[in-house]
Amino acid sequence: MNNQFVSKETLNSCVYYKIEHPKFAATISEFGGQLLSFTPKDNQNEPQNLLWLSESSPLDGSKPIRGGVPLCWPWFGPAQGDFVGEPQHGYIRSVPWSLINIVESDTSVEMIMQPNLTKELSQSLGLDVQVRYVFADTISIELTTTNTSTEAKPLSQAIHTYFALDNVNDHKVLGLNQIRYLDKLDNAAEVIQDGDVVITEHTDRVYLTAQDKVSLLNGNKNMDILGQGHDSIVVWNPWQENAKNMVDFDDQGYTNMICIEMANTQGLVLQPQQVHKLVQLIKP
Ligand SMILES: O=P(O)(O)OC[C@H]1O[C@@H](O)[C@H](O)[C@@H](O)[C@@H]1O
Repeated sequence: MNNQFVSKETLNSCVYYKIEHPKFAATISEFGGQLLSFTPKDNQNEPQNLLWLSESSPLDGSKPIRGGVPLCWPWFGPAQGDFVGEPQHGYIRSVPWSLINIVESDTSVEMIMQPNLTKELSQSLGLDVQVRYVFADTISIELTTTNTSTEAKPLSQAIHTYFALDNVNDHKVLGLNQIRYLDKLDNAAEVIQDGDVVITEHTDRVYLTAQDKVSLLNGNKNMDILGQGHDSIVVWNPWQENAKNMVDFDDQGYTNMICIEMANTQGLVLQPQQVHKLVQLIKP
């Protein structure tokens, strides 16, 4: 590779892109096309990775990577209908990705990647996908889906970001007050959020909102999380017991993370040739 800021590296059978820019550092795993870390360098604050990555997650392609930003596509959660039995959260977090393009500048790095799905699978899905990352003093993640078939196709998906928290006992998600959510831990019962979201136990909720912003208060640091092209915002933390039961989730990891995911869970359908963009923009 002949780029100023991006290099391809291998560490213990994990192939990844290392981005070292004067203004930020980031890593993207080739497996899953998955952003693993992003650290702004702003001279004022101690550099801090904004993303959580489980230390006990294998990074060798043997299973999806637990942390960073998994991309869930073309469904979110368990497979449904014709696809029952296929992997939870779809295919693309479990295959290697190809790098299609890089554009570097003094202020940003843009990378476009595509999952290496077999021709048969792509044809049977009738959908095509690529991701466009733009790193600057913000992170933009844009997942673009095209219906390449001649039939309408259902699509569900998520940008499943694991945000790093200094301490789960000192955080708040702002902007979801009075929003209706489905509680996945109570048979998808509908509940109205009362006040800010503060996680104190196992939490798995699908907020039914296409609003374009929530904020994460992590101690005294505020981060805005903006979205486009979604119909839901998912909030997840497995808490102590479930973290322990997942071999790839550090036992204490639940004290330092929260997933806030821009998602489509409510029956999005793409018409033939229709192009859909799901975007998450993270502004520390
Ligand atoms: O263990 P996985 O497949 O990565 O999923 C993690 C979690 O992802 C969340 O987005 C889902 O709402 C949860 O139900 C799920 O448990």
